[in-house]
Amino acid sequence: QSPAKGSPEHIKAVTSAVDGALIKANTATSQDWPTIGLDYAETRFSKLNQINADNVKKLGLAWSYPLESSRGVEATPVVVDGIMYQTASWSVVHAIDARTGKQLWTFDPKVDREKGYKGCCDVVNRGVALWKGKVYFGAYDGRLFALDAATGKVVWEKDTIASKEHSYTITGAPRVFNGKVVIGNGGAEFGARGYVTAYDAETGNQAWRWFTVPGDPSKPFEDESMAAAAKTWDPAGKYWINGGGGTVWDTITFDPDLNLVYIGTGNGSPWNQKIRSPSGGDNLYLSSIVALNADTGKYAWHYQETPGDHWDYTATQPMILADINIDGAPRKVILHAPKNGFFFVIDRTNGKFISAKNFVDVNWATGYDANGRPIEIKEARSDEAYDSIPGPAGAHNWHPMSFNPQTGLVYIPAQGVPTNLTPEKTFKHNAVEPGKFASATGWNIGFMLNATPPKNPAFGRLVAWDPVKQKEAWRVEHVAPWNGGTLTTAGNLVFQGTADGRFVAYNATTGEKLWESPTGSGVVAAASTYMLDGKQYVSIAVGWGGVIGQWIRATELQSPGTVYTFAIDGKAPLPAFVKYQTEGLLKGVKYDPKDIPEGTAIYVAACAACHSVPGVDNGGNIRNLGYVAAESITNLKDIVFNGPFRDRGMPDFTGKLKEEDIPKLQAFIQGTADAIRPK
Ligand SMILES: O=C(O)c1cc(C(=O)O)c2c(n1)C(=O)C(=O)c1cc(C(=O)O)[nH]c1-2
Ligand SMILES: [Ca+2]
Repeated sequence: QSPAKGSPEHIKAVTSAVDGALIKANTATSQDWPTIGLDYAETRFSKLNQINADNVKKLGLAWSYPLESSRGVEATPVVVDGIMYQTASWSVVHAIDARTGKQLWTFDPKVDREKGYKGCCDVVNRGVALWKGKVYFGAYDGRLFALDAATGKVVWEKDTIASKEHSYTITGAPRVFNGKVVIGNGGAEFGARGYVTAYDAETGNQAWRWFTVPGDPSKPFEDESMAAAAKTWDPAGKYWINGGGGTVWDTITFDPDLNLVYIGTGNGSPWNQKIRSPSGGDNLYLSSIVALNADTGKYAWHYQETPGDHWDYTATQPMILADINIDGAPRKVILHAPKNGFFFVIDRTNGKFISAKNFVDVNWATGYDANGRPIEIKEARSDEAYDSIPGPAGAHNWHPMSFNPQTGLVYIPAQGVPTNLTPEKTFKHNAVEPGKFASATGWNIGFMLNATPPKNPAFGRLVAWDPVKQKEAWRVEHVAPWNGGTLTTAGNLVFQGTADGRFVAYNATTGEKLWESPTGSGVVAAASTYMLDGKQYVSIAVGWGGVIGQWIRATELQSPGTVYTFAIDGKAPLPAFVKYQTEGLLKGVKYDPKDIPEGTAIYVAACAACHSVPGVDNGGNIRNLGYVAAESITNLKDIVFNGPFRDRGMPDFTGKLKEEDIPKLQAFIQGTADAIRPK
């Protein structure tokens, strides 16, 4: 007799079977969704077609599940044989019965809620990896966990942080293959040196580590790839103090055919190359795709998408492995749409450039030459303020794209978040403090507090891109940037959640909208789909947040994190939605206008990272202080000191701010609200 569905014995049996063979076999059927990207190729293309362009209008809610989180939710639901694993903010893991939406277990790694400021971009997590009865995930504070998939009990945990001098976090999902679990780290907005580490999946013992950028050149290099890279950096910039950057904070892709791991590396630290490496240079291996031997972690090849990064142009965006015909010949390629706005096709056997074409307007390069070098526009490296397009939020951020081999199209969550970059005159290495955003940029950033606001419009767009023709096939304009990742299916569908709180199905060939459901909050994650008892389901985890979602929102609804699962003729009622609380523009806090200049400086250093500029927007998932009740600002002292809201992520500023700073902050916050109040 087989154990009851959802019992620990059943979960153990089901998840113990998850290994490379299962992931490959599932690629042929798409019954389950065993890794965040569906398969090793990360196509996010499901072969299921029970739900299709003809019947998708009958889609209804099958169940919803509360994630009990109020910050960003970025993970794709992973599903095997009716068991779903999902992460929420603060790296909390949920095991859910995928038939009913009932909770099986949860695990909270208990990340210190006061340490939210250690990362740039919200206390998010992009999901789990499943392997032989264990669930792997990274906690925001840098610990890697292996949990018993049946019970949620810890099997092992490992601190992955190489140096406590830098501000490392984990937001990405681990990648598991051949008994190894690989994870990277975030932190290059605060000074960090990127690396990836492989651990033995059974024991947690370290198998290998590869740094992405060279360390202090007066010390021995870790390997030949670091010695080679150091030649492309100017030691006058003392880049190693600030880590150099190149963090691997999202994509880690395994290629079973070539036994390679592809990592996407991040931006430089500091961003501003004139500080980091004053005489220029490519600064390897920033903003690159790097292939490593999967067994040893040894460098195999690299392709650098943005040589000498200057604009936070990370290459960490999810990759898709595809075998496609180019000029009549089959090629093994990587498809990639990094922040810098170009769509890349790279030969993954050797890292050779095949083609690149901009998928949005860009103003830093006119294109790529035959050798795969960008043809830069000179002003993009000028010493003047510059509206870089794309801005540091990227033309495409971490929100996963998908590739449908039937249409031949890649579905990219593209965007424009205009940002002005003005060189910072007073850069200090490693000035990481609570609330100080991007202390390792070397720019004054125009969406924060800066005299130079950007002039270009913001946009959000679903782009269907033909990677062979390097050409857009169709597009859908959204109301705002920062929309969800995409899922595509053999039912000729593309699913995407939106910043304004909808989950939408489009015709994959034409882009025609076929169906939508409200989601009660902006969506940033990507959906997954699976088959259970002969019935196809589509699941999306909703929770507004991530770097842009911390500061702005595009719907008046801001419901807590929820997993929604849809099926044909689903009849479950949507849960009650929650409206964003705003007290209107702040009024009535007493202040002395003479305190505003000093208050501005303190606010920039201590508050702006999370609370943005008062009155800029009325807030994302962290309250904008221009739109709170006057008492909150009048009683600011009681909130800033002794940490009463620690559990919500508000650090205790005792010893970091002084009592006499409080009236200055009040002057800045109320003064800004008064300045923008319509006359
Ligand atoms: O340089 C880094 O180490 C790093 C880390 C992260 C992160 O870990 O979330 C992001 C970024 N950079 C980044 O540039 C970025 O735009 C970004 C967006 C998000 C997000 O989750 O919304 N994370 C990150
Ligand atoms: Ca970054």
